[in-house]
Amino acid sequence: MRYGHDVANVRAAEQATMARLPGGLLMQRAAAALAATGAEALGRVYGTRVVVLTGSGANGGDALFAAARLARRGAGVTAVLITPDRAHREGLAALLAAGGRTVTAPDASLRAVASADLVLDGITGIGGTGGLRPAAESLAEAARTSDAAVLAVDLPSGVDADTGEVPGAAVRADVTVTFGTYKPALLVDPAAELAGALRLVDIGIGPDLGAPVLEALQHADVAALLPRPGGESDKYRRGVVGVAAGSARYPGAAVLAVSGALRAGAGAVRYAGPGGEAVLARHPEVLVTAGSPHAAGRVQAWVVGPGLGDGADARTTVSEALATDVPVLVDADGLRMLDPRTVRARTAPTVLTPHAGEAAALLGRVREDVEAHRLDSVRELAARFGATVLLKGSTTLVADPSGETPVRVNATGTAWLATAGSGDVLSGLCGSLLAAGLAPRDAASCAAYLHGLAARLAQGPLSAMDVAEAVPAAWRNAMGA
Ligand SMILES: NC(=O)C1=CN([C@@H]2O[C@H](COP(=O)(O)OP(=O)(O)OC[C@H]3O[C@@H](n4cnc5c(N)ncnc54)[C@H](O)[C@@H]3O)[C@@H](O)[C@H]2O)[C@@H](O)CC1
Ligand SMILES: [K+]
Repeated sequence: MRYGHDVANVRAAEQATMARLPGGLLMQRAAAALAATGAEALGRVYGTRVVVLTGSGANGGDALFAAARLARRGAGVTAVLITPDRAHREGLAALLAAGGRTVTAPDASLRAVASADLVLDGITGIGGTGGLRPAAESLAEAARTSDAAVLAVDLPSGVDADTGEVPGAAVRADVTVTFGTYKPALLVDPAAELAGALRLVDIGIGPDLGAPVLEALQHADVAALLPRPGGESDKYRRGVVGVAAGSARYPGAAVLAVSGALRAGAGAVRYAGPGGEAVLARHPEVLVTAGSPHAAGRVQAWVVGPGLGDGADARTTVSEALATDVPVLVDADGLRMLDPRTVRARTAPTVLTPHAGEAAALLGRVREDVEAHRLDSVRELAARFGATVLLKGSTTLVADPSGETPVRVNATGTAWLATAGSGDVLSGLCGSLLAAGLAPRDAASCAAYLHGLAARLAQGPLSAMDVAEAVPAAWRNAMGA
């Protein structure tokens, strides 16, 4: 598991660790790791040009000490002092002693950045608030357009560490070296997208860290959570999932949701709705009924919503599914028919899987607002509906209604998943895992993981059916088989 901790937690852990260690040791550990990563990016250190963007806090201190190490190995280092009278005193002294120089004039600073081989971004770390100030903004832009590798210290400056929001201008890094633990901004978009490759460095604060606010599953976590059929398995033990999706107008959604469900290990899939013929043509193993969920027979979880349209039948379908006492996943058209009171009153779990546009409609906001505040949006939706919410996107998030468990963030996604019908496959996948008995948060986060991994394994331009077909390979890959 990859964990993300908020700033308050990181600061408390740093204080507790520092109290046991000689002064300055944490910063030296951070600087050593930064210098090593910088040297790796440069290939050969001697004779290269390194520029340090230096803010007024300890983030700038890390960067200056790292730059001093590179200067001692023969790099020509220039520190751009954004607030010259407030630069980290000891860090600056170390750099000057190692032969580095400083610039403060805006023109000279921009020229230095433009001709650099490596830029160390030490403007702000976890102490940054409110996006970059104008002086720093032009430096960040110069770093972006130069040929230099950009190495962010702890976080790309300008992002909000706790939320992953990007309130104004920010640095775009090729690599971010972060200390002690991941910060939410490194895992959640839009900030995560600015961080480049991530490198986590152990500086010794681990034992003092409290509970994480974020978790990202890794292969081993998914392997431990996915169900494995045993000798005693029959179809009900493996889970029977009901799919109420598709309509005369959108039969394809039924086929795709069923495809996802079949490939996530369901013991059987029952389909209820007008798309039975299309489903059977592709998947003869499915038990179909033309009626509503009531008529479908026993299931252990329902997937309802994809391609239902918005007619009266669709409403009946959604309310019948919600009236059952098994887990229900609501997606797509089904999300437009949700009443928070009905969902909150359910005794079995409910999982909602909106994309940003659907989440915005549920929250009464605009899409851009949800995209800018993803963490906040997913938490608010989960609380409002008393449901587990999977907010789709480049960094998919899963939040539980209690608000007490860390939000799960999925890192396997790829831009190729932004293709029609891929969400229907995800619904089916997640429904199958719910039917198998996984807790809603585990089902949703494992489904997102497999879905993203399947798209990666399928490689390149792909259709939603390609994603479904690659799920067994993703499953084997996650299981290490
Ligand atoms: N406390 C410690 O022991 C350690 C701290 N570390 C580093 O220290 C950082 C945190 O240091 P600080 O708490 O000093 O905070 P930062 O260095 O992140 O930034 C705070 C400073 O930047 C200014 N500032 C805030 N927002 C700004 C903006 N948008 N534009 C320009 N300036 C802005 C503030 O006035 C303040 O002086 C971490 O991110 C990490 O890099 C590491 O050295 C590890 C050890
Ligand atoms: K930084």
